[in-house]
Amino acid sequence: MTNIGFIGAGKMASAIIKGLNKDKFSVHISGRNIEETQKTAQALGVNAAPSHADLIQASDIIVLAVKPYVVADILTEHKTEKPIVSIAAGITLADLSAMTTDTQPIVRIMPNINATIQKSTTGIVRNAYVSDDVFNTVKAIFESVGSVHELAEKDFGTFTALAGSSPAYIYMFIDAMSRAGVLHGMPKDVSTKIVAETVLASAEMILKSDENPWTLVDNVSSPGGTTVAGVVSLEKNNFVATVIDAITATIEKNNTMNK
Ligand SMILES: NC(=O)C1=CN([C@@H]2O[C@H](COP(=O)(O)OP(=O)(O)OC[C@H]3O[C@@H](n4cnc5c(N)ncnc54)[C@H](O)[C@@H]3O)[C@@H](O)[C@H]2O)C=CC1
Ligand SMILES: O=C(O)[C@@H]1CCC=N1
Repeated sequence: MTNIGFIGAGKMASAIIKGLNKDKFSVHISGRNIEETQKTAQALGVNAAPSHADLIQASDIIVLAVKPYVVADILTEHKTEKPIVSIAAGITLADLSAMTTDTQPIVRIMPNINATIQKSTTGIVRNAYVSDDVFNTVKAIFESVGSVHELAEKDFGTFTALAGSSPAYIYMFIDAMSRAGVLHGMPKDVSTKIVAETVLASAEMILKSDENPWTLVDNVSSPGGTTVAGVVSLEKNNFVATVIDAITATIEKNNTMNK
């Protein structure tokens, strides 16, 4: 049984812990406040550690699941030779090394909120001090809440935009579509369900067919029909450039998070 300790038990840690196979992993959490941590531990069916030091002592692998600005404080105060996993946006392996030691085993992860339903799309990269065994265990943790993509660290910012943050943009798109349904007389809950089902199936089409997305757009667009009128309207309003700008803004923010 591998002992996994989560420092910080908020939205992401809770989502990941819910999906973890408790027959394979014994989970410990520590937070800012012991009463809160005990309540969360009880709700998740895991162990509450009285302090970060106790958690580090009890764990084989330590996952930092706190906001990025808290990471440095924790790593400065608590030294360990055990492998550290960070899910914090914008904090690089080099940043984490600078906060620990030159030889600290460190894995950098970017999951997404879909871990809540075991459908995270997760990025992973390790430094030179992480053994294959530890790397495979960390991969297994995140494979239990979705798919895992091994990446070069230079691509982490892009991955953060395309997978880590993008659920928010996709929710915005779904909400905008369903609001249009409301404008045209449909109840919000009905139109949201219709749009969400259509987004889900359209994404499945892209994954299952060999076609590129623009060919699929053409397949829906009948000559002189309804779809092409909407496609032209989206383009008049800079849909593609607007989306690309949002992804670029996300990457730029990622690159300056720890500066
Ligand atoms: N929310 C998301 O969709 C994603 C978040 N992330 C990353 O995950 C990390 C956590 O984010 P969330 O779970 O969304 O935030 P959250 O705010 O839900 O959770 C953070 C937790 O850390 C606790 N905390 C604060 N200071 C602490 C300390 N000194 N010691 C121990 N615990 C402390 C807070 O009480 C809270 O429970 C962030 O670094 C973020 O960049 C990564 C991918 C997706
Ligand atoms: O907004 C953030 O910084 C985090 C990282 C990816 C999703 N949420």
